Amino acid sequence: MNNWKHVDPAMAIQGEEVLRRLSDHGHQAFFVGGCVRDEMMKRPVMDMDITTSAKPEEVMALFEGSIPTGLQHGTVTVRMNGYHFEVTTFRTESGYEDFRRPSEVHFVDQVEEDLKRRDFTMNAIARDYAGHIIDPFNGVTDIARGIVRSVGLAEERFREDALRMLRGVRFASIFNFDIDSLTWDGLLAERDKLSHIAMERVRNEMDKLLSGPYPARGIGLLMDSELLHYIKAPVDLSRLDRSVLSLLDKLPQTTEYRLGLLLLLLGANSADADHKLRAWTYSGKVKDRMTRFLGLHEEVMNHLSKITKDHKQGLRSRHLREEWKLSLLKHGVPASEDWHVIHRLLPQSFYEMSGEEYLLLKELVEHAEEWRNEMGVYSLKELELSGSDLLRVTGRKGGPWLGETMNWLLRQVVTGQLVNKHDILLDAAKKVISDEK
Ligand SMILES: Nc1ccn([C@@H]2O[C@H](COP(=O)(O)OP(=O)(O)OP(=O)(O)O)[C@@H](O)[C@H]2O)c(=O)n1
Repeated sequence: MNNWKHVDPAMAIQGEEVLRRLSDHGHQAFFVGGCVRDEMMKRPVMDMDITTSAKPEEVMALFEGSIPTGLQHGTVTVRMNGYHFEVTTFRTESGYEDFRRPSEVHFVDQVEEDLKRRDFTMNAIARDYAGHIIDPFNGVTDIARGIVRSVGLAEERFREDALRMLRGVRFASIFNFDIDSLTWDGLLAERDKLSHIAMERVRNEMDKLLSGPYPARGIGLLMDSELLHYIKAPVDLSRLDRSVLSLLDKLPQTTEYRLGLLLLLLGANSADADHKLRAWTYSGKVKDRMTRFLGLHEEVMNHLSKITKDHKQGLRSRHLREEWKLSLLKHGVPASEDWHVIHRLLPQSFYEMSGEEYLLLKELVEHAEEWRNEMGVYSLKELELSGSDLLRVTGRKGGPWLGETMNWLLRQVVTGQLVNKHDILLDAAKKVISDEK
């Protein structure tokens, strides 16, 4: 059949082969969930989930090499010519004592029963091999109207898995949908249950929201609902200025830029960013990048105020340029890129600074890239003189003097006082060493 338009055609062929084999053996089988929703919305489909009347052991028997991913919940991962499909037996769920997962799962014979346990109407649509749609909760209409609506009673769906509240906000954000009013009321009534949800799952939703096309909408909904008060590492969004939220949508679509701006808007600082981001289960890489970005931001702000205080108009640009380059050595090029992309967008009202400082900031934003490129070298490794060269030529023993001298040379090269040539660096190094003696 392969009438999927937003799926890798080879994956669709293999997925349909799974459906065909199941139905040849007397089972019902459908595509379901995100793939059906995204195809309808003309969005790229990344994976295809399948729901079937076949029991997990029947699925395992039909597909050689399949993996029993979550047998107790009825899920088997079927491998088909290099593609993987999660195949789950029609089921109902009950006993959600922990607001996270069902304690009991019952396999059922009707796909409609299975669709009933799903979170939102747009995710409760099944599609068969021929492309026919089964849509008992009018998900197709809700998609067309742009509405996030829970299947049945919102309170029940959210008590079954409290993460669904954040999923609802995430869907409203990335699709720019409205949340149906009863679903919203249910969310407000059950929001405290979010405290039972692991931060990894919360962060995963936040990352998807932040890297989508309309993060400002999502953050606005989080502010309205106060959902983040109830997570394990609570965040107070009440201080956020809604008028600058729209800037989030203007940044390139990556979690890091948006997170960086959000941290700035929340008044975060480099000293406690690591600790806070750890509580959010962010990776070492993200923590490091955000801490450096905030560190650079703080340093630049200090420089602006110092330069306007200490230097006359005509000398300010030169100092600004030097300080920028030295800051880059400390915080790294990626931090400078983050800083530049974000500060290019921020309006004057964001900054609490004098007009003079703001003029200097504008100048930095204008020249940030040019000055960065001018540096030529960004680390000790790139100097034409190494620490071991220096030890050998001077015949001295290693010690703090070596690092100090090498870093001094790097600063001299970066600020244009010395040319990065072996002999020039060596002469300059010998001179400072003998001056210090
Ligand atoms: N808390 C959840 C998570 C998932 N589902 C159901 O399981 C399907 C598959 O879930 P998942 O793959 O996590 O999400 P998708 O809806 O496919 O969307 P995305 O991949 O964007 O998260 C969903 O469509 C929905 O029908 C649910 O009812 N409740």
